[in-house]
Amino acid sequence: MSERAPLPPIAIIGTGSMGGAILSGLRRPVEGADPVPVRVTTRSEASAAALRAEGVDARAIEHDSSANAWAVEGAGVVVLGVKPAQIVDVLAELAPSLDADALVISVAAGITTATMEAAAPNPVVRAMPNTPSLVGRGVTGVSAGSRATAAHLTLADDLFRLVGTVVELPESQIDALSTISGSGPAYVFLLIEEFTKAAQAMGFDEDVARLMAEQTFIGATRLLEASGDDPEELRRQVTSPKGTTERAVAVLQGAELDRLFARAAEAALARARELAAGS
Ligand SMILES: NC(=O)C1=CN([C@@H]2O[C@H](COP(=O)(O)OP(=O)(O)OC[C@H]3O[C@@H](n4cnc5c(N)ncnc54)[C@H](OP(=O)(O)O)[C@@H]3O)[C@@H](O)[C@H]2O)C=CC1
Ligand SMILES: O=C(O)[C@@H]1CCC=N1
Repeated sequence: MSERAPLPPIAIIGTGSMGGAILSGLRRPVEGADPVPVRVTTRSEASAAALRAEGVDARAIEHDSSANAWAVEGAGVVVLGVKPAQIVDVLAELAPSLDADALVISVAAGITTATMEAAAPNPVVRAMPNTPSLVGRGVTGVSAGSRATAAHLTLADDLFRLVGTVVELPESQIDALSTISGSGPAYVFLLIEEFTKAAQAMGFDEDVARLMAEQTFIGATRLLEASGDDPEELRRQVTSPKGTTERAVAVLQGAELDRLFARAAEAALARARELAAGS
């Protein structure tokens, strides 16, 4: 993440949670490297104005119906950060304005490269990032479409490496990756919410409950990273034989936490297939 490969001008079409996270990585200053020229668009003028206030070259289609065409003019990479249901229409609308060799990268859940290839003649890469990209700790899966060359895939890798770790994988696995790392931050935040509620039920004020829950998650993940140990070993170190943790872990395992996570991932996968089918 410290070095930046030279990137061509980039357009981000749809700069909300995910597009904005990618934008933040592109804008992070890198010593000795020129800033990457980036143009971005949003639907509403309010969102574009907020980005412009941060120094971003942003336009809104609400204010300027040619904003998306403006953004892709001269861009070597066009990132589609709109909702899955909008991808085909937005891409078809953009097609006449795209440079012939511009790489189109979609981050939309469920939408296949074949679907995108039918909407525009350009090479496409499908990517599935996650929101920790905002702090440079994302995980992004990438798959090349049939027209994308090895150089296109490298370009996509270089872009997403700016915001974290990249995993290249066959497209048949990208929905499955989405159920783990794409949606995963939501599972973690849900656990922290529930952990906080459990602390409140023990009589702690909300502030103290949040502090305990959040700092325990942050501390545990830092320990995992710093130690290099398996989570199972780190759990064993907390779980004294015949101690208190042992009882709590038995309750969680008794509730079939493993099956619950498998069911959650299956539900996300089923939804990705619905999105692919256009529903
Ligand atoms: N959120 C996540 O964790 C992840 C999301 N994704 C994918 O990212 C995509 C976006 O999701 P997310 O960022 O959560 O959604 P958001 O609603 O936060 O962002 C969507 C953005 O698209 C803009 N927009 C809507 N219509 C247009 C248009 N016609 N032209 C240009 N911009 C437009 C919106 O503008 P405005 O702000 O004005 O409404 C907004 O900036 C989805 O396809 C999703 O599957 C992938 C991985 C993770
Ligand atoms: O919930 C969604 O559909 C998107 C894709 C993965 C994370 N957020």
